[in-house]
Amino acid sequence: MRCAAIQMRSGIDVAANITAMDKLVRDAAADGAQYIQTPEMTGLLQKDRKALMAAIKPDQDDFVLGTAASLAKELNIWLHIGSTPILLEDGKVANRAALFSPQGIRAATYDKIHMFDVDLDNGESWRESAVYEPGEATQIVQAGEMILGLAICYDVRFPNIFRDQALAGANVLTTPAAFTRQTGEAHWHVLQRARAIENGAYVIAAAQGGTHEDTRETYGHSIIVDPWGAVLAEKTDDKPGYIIADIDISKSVEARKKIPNLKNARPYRVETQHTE
Ligand SMILES: O=C(O)CNC(=O)[C@H](CS)NC(=O)CCC(=O)C(=O)O
Repeated sequence: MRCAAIQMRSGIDVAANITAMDKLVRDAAADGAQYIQTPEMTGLLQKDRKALMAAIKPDQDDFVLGTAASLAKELNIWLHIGSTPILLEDGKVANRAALFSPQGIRAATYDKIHMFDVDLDNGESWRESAVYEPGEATQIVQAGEMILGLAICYDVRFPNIFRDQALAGANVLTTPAAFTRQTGEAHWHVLQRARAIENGAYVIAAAQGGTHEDTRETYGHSIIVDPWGAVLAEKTDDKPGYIIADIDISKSVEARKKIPNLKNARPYRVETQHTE
């Protein structure tokens, strides 16, 4: 199955972001992609809370999700919105991913579980939990021959989610992202490849990249990793575009046969040693 990841530089104007997404999705579909993933916060990258709240809509009225449903149907593809901000009933916001089938039907919805509440040593300070309501369930879903595990960005640092998805049957893990430039340079490739290797699964990660209208800088480097940890495709910069690769699910079966660590896992205790 041909799979693509769209790299974007989403700004503060939802309509402009949708136009950018639409073009790149059409380009990747014309290149044969049957599954296309967009990055975290496809529809809006807006640091200013007031402006964010003024621009977002409830799920059923959201323009990105509406556009994605009709694009998926028109192009006959699986379209995975890596995430977009969605207004919830209590006035909070979900960092929400959604998968649409080639019939334009919503196949899965996932709200990011882990909030990026982090102070970086370059002075950047992030408090995702001040605005966003975390999700409480991880999701896996069949898409053609693939069984996708859904996750978002900072979730990639919590390996148990992916282990649980793999044990539940997932063979393609997804980590759409808006990684900071600083943490991306230090950790991005290792994290994505480690999740693939330790679970014998593909990893597809569409990324935001570059300097955005809201002034933040993201790392880019959208990537597709195979179940043996090899990088099948990588956007080696932070510019908008797409990457594409052929995914063969039997490679996941093969990797898990070579290294059966999912089967070899054992329960254990943690014992703390006290030395005088
Ligand atoms: O807040 C928004 O507008 C959109 N959300 C994000 O950009 C999120 C939360 S602030 N970013 C990350 O999770 C970066 C993780 C990361 O960079 C790392 O784990 O190193």
